[in-house]
Amino acid sequence: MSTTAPAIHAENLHKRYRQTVAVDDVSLRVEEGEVLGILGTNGAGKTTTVEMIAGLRKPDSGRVTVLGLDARRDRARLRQVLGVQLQASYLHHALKAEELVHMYRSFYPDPRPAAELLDLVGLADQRRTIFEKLSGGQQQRLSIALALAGRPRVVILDELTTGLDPRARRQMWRTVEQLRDGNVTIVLVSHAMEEVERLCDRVALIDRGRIIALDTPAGLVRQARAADLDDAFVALTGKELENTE
Ligand SMILES: Nc1ncnc2c1ncn2[C@@H]1O[C@H](COP(=O)(O)OP(=O)(O)OP(=O)(O)O)[C@@H](O)[C@H]1O
Repeated sequence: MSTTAPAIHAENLHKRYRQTVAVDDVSLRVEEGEVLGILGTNGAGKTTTVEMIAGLRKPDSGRVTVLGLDARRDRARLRQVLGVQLQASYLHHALKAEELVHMYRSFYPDPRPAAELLDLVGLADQRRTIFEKLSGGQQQRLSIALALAGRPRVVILDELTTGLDPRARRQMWRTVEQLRDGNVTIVLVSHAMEEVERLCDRVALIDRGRIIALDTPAGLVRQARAADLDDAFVALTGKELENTE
């Protein structure tokens, strides 16, 4: 194990919603520059986990630090180094794409240029379109651009490419690869095995709120004595991974 401080350190996270235990003792270390995938069936606890890592949801118990900042106590400083792909529904629907980009850029001291952000996600031609007139995939791509506005050192992407067409998906993968080349730490919640195998250094399998395996994609396949990551997922969780693309 590395002796330097991890980019993300989650310790013993628990979260319950009334009767539902959503996250049950999750601990994770993500090293700087690493791409960690989180795979699990619907309702496994992936979003709740990454929301707690981002400081957006308070754990019942446990603690998260990101680049040494406490995810709850140091939220203002955390915002400056962390980019989160938010659900599109949180965004102001009457603003144009470029207005949303300008608004997000204004939160940071040294933001990426607006044109670069729009180009990065292939939305230069839609810059004057108001958010609610963008297609679902375009809205999702815009939310990724907004997550990158402040040149974050850590990025959380919750379902990066779900619902995107193949061309847009490959474009998002190239964007993640560029971030990885720039030593950005990335947590990627995904349902797509191809995406995880291509982009992730390690993968956490989450089932019923617990991490049941955490290894490289090849390591998971070996651990499960499986033919590929799809089979490994079934062998380790006893479940099929539903394809929501
Ligand atoms: N705000 C909430 N109130 C009550 N229950 C919730 C809430 N958010 C999530 N849950 C429940 O907690 C469990 C974990 O949900 P979570 O969204 O973290 O899972 P997920 O792995 O991200 O699922 P999906 O792949 O469907 O997005 C589920 O049983 C879900 O129904």
